[in-house]
Amino acid sequence: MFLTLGTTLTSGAANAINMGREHIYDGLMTRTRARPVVRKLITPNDAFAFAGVSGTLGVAALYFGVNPTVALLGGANIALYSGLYTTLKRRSITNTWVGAVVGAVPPLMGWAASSSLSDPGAWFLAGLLYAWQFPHFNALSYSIRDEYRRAGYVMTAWTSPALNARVALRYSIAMFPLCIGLSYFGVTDWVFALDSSIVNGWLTYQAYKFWLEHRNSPKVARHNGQLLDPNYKFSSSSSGSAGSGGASNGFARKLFWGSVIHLPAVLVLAMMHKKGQWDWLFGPDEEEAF
Ligand SMILES: CC(C)=CCC/C(C)=C/CC/C(C)=C/COP(=O)(O)OP(=O)(O)O
Repeated sequence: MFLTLGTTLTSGAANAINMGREHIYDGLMTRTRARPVVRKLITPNDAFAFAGVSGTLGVAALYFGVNPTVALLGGANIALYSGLYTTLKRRSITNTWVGAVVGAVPPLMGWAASSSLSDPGAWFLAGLLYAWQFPHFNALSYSIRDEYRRAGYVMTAWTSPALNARVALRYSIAMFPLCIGLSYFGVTDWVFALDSSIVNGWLTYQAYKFWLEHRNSPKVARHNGQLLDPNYKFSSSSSGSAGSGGASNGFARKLFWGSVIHLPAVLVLAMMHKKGQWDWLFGPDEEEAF
């Protein structure tokens, strides 16, 4: 209970600081313009005050109700998200790699609540959450790349659509060995290695189509968002057929929705195939029985 409460409160704090810091740019994007600070329902200082209370209560709940390691991870993740990641979003495409670490920390917190982080299984689980964010976010940000660019966010989706698609494909493929690693290190049984590969294969196929569509797209800007060709013509809308990569959003949308289905599917399979889950029915492995 304290783990869920503390993680929710620390996550709420991180999001509140992010919204307090980005309200001007959030107002420039369709996806984020309905947020409370943008609509002036609350001020940025209200958001920061909320974050202070929520973050303090969250870290305290994790420290006293769970353990100091989990509290440290929760507190550090607030700083990583609302400090480093939020700042980098407007400076460099490396923001996405930092943001992926933020998304990978909650499973580590869950693991550290009951087991040691020296178990490789913890890192394979966090690695899975890290990797998943690339097909998910790169597909999402490609569909709305012009909004990101106009709001001043330096995202691979518009600076280099080819790299954006390549990275999405690369991390989709990485999810095969990450899932197999969960079987190898005894987090799940070996059936998970098989059925997770079917789901990973499906996502990788979507990522492959996305990559095929964009692999020859020109690089538009440097990593810091500086335009390589000042006369480069951007599309006037963020949807439809013409964009920074000169291609439609068809495969980006498919990959995005594929990733939305993929993560719960893989996690449900991992729970179903948790090591020892079916021992009551089939009995323990012979090796373990002796
Ligand atoms: C325990 C703890 C502190 C957990 C933190 C969980 C958390 C906030 C994960 C967010 C991961 C992430 C990079 C989201 C994108 O943010 P964005 O800024 O790109 O999203 P936006 O464009 O919607 O603002």
